[in-house]
Amino acid sequence: MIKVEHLSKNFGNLVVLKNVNFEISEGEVISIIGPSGTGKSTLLRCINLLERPSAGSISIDGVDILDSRTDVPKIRQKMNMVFQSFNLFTHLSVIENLTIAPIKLLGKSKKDAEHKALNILAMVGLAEKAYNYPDELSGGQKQRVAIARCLAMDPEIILFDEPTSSLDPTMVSEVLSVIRRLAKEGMTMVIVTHEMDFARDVSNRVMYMDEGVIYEEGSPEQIFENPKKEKTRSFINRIRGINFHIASPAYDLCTMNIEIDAFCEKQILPLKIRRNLLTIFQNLLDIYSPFLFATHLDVTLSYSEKKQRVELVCESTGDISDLLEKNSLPDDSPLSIIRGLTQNIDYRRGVDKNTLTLVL
Ligand SMILES: Nc1ncnc2c1ncn2[C@@H]1O[C@H](COP(=O)(O)OP(=O)(O)OP(=O)(O)O)[C@@H](O)[C@H]1O
Repeated sequence: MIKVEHLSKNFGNLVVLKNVNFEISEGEVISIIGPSGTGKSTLLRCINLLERPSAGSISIDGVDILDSRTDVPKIRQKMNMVFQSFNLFTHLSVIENLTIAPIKLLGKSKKDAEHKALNILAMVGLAEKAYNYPDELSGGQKQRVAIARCLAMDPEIILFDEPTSSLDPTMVSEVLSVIRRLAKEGMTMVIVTHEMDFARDVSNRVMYMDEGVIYEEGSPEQIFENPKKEKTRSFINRIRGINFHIASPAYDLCTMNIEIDAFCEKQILPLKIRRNLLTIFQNLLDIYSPFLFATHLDVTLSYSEKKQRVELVCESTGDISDLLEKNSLPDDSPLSIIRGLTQNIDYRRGVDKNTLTLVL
């Protein structure tokens, strides 16, 4: 149905997509997951012709959509997109949002378009909001209207660009349940999402993107339970953990300790590990403190059930000397204390990022 071959996209010197290749068949639900800034949204925007690829080809049912003779509105009708920020017309009522394109682009009568719009609104649970304006709706309701507007065009494929990212957590499930229902009905969908549980249970196939390429793809079981490649594994482990972004020496250790405690409780980690983690964290911050005026520190704490191990990954920016190079230190120095409580420590200096990994 969709075939993407050797797709690349640059923004000036920034290479965002590098030789991306994949095919999607009718009825498939594909989730695209991966770290921020790896080109997931750009990939969807290229498929929907909102961005012009720098190289490669995209075809739908054998038709090359990058050909200059392509009827772009027709392609967008066939392959409609739902955005993170809803993109509703705020000056139009809900029902007008749903009927404007079918009337103007598909040539439907107002009566037919409204009849269909009301049916779709009932399907997404918003029939009683048909004559309200978007500003009178909650975020979750706005996103359901955006999905309904998409459906009003009878698309064959729907592209979702992080449909729940701008929603209050309480509203995420109402939107996901509409997408789940579409999946059950056999709609072909490509979903960029940070909702891992959702990606896992709604998709037939998961693509893990990293640094502009589809680094690994497979069934949800394979990607989430048994990823084959290192970066996928570390991403999956990381998302099972918690992250602290520390941007100044005035960090709130108390709150961090409470979160670490809650994490340990959730993962049912032994009390000893809990205590060791808190000690390690305190000493790590002592080590990094002198640098925190000039650098940022991201600490990710994760637990891999399979390997039965806790991992702390500290990523810092800026030029920090090798934190592990001092070999002879007093026993009570922060580094000695950390060494005594960990199985393994590794420090890597990169061009724009330094990574310290501790395994307990
Ligand atoms: N129009 C643009 N002009 C310049 N750079 C852009 C443009 N759109 C995206 N980028 C850059 O391309 C890179 C990939 O962005 P993209 O939004 O595709 O990533 P993503 O994987 O979807 O990230 P996230 O999960 O945070 O949404 C980023 O570095 C971003 O700043």
